[in-house]
Amino acid sequence: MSGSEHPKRRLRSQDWFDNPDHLDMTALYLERFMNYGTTPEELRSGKPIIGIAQSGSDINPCNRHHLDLAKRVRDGIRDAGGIPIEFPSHPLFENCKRPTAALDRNLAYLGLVELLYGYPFDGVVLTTGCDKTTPSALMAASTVDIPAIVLSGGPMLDGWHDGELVGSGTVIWRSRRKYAAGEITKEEFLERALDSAPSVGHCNTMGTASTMNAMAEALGMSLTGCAAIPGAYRERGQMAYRTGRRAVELVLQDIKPSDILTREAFLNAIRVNSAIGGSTNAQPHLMAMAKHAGVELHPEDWQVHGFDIPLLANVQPAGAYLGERFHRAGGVPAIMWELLQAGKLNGSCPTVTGLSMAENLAGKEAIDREVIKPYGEPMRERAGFLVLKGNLFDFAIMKTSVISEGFRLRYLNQPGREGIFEGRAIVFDGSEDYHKRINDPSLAIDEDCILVIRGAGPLGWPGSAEVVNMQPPDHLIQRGILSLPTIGDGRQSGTADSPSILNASPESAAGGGLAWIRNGDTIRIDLNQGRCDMLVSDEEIVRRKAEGIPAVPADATPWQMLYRQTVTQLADGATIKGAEGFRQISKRPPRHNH
Ligand SMILES: CC(C)(O)[C@@H](O)C(=O)O
Repeated sequence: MSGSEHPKRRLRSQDWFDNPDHLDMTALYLERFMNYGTTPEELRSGKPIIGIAQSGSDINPCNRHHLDLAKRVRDGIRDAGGIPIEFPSHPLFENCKRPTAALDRNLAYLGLVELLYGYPFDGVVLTTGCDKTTPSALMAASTVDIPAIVLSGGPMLDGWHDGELVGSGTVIWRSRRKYAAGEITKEEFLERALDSAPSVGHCNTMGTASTMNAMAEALGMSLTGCAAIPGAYRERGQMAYRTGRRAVELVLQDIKPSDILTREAFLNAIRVNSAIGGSTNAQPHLMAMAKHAGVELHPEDWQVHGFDIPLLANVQPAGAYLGERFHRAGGVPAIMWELLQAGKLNGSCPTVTGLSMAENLAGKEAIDREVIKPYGEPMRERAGFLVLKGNLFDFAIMKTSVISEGFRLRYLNQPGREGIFEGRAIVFDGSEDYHKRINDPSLAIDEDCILVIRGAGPLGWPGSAEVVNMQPPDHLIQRGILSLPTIGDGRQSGTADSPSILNASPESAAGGGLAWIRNGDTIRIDLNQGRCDMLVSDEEIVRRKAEGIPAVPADATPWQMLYRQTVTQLADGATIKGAEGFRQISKRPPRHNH
């Protein structure tokens, strides 16, 4: 339906710009927009006012090209009869923000809620890219619940080094192993990493950025095919234009996030995450988005709905290729098409296109079977996340699509003990401790050890850091042992190919079981039973509790203090306690400001 066919209704923005009961306020609201040439006629025309939540800036390089794309968004908004108003959102630069960008996701969420609620927006284009720009934007869109649509920035072009594909992040984790093995020099290490970033865009691997943009598309919150278009392709600008147009139509048709973000949409997203070999960071972010959307998502949903789904995308870190090939092969719609044919996707979910997901996917079969596999001939069967619990934590996940054959054989396929592994715990308090001691000979780390890191969760870090994919000591790498089992209350990069046990909740700093483990304890991992336990008696655990929770750094900024006072655990999405109680707040107009 085109915008002009739809009946007119009074818009939210008219409460600011065309309010006969508050002429003085309308005058105050209108006059300063004139400063950049906007006319009162436009603002009082009753045309939808569409915000463009601009996530690009010099300190958000993955999203920086949105500064240009916004021009095409504006064109689309204007052509569809709307008025664009662009504003900055809080930057989230994953690779650079210390102590971690995770700390800022809730800050960006809070900021965007205030902007969308407190200013005269009828709808919003959410520009996304780097990892947390997507969940923070969708969390805010749900809280406010005005018509919203995601415009992904897209991945960088494929990276090449010496004729070899080098993908964001993944090349760094692989190069540091090569460096530890003495196979490459320091300079080569840097060159390989720098060559992985050849253009505008976010990570070109199926890291957290590509994953979260795929999640937005799987949820029905972006136009079909939006997520995977590389940032530098002309199609990206065309997608920006179409997204701007569609934002206006969404307002005229009054289609809001609450119409789209249902439990079924979230279960679709979980399934898509397994099929793309997506990031483990999708777990807390989808949980957070669901909470703000008022949808009940359970930590077990990852295993119940996601584990049995096969890996279909041959994209790093679980596969071989990068973003350009994935897009050309058909991208997210081709993955969803496979799931739909296999009866593993709910096709009736509504989407921002105004059509159902199944209607969006018609004719979207993959065109490159080297990169997107048929459901019946996957890269790997049963490739979702395992959900584990035990006396070390109540919840943690393990990404099975990245378990290498060597790791599987050594740790998980011992005859008669398939899926069961016992090892000696080597415990690190934060990553400084890990870096200081991992090569310490007195720890005598061998292939029967399990590396444990704590103090890396939302409270401990603070913010929760991507540090659980710990590399074995150099002497093991030199012997060809490239990964040990690892466990932690932090996260790991979506670009990592480590079979870690992650996002353990409750974390050590909250008094979770990881606080009570000691160096040398035996840990038993039983994937068949979904358990992970330290083989330590209850009495001994009680005795250790008297020693107190391992120390974590003090608050360094005011936000760190507020964050720690309010944050939930990773199992619950690391959201702000109580914030999920604020929903659809645009139904209650804010008070005037004078
Ligand atoms: C590569 C990064 C920074 O670790 C992140 O973007 C991810 O994929 O998780």
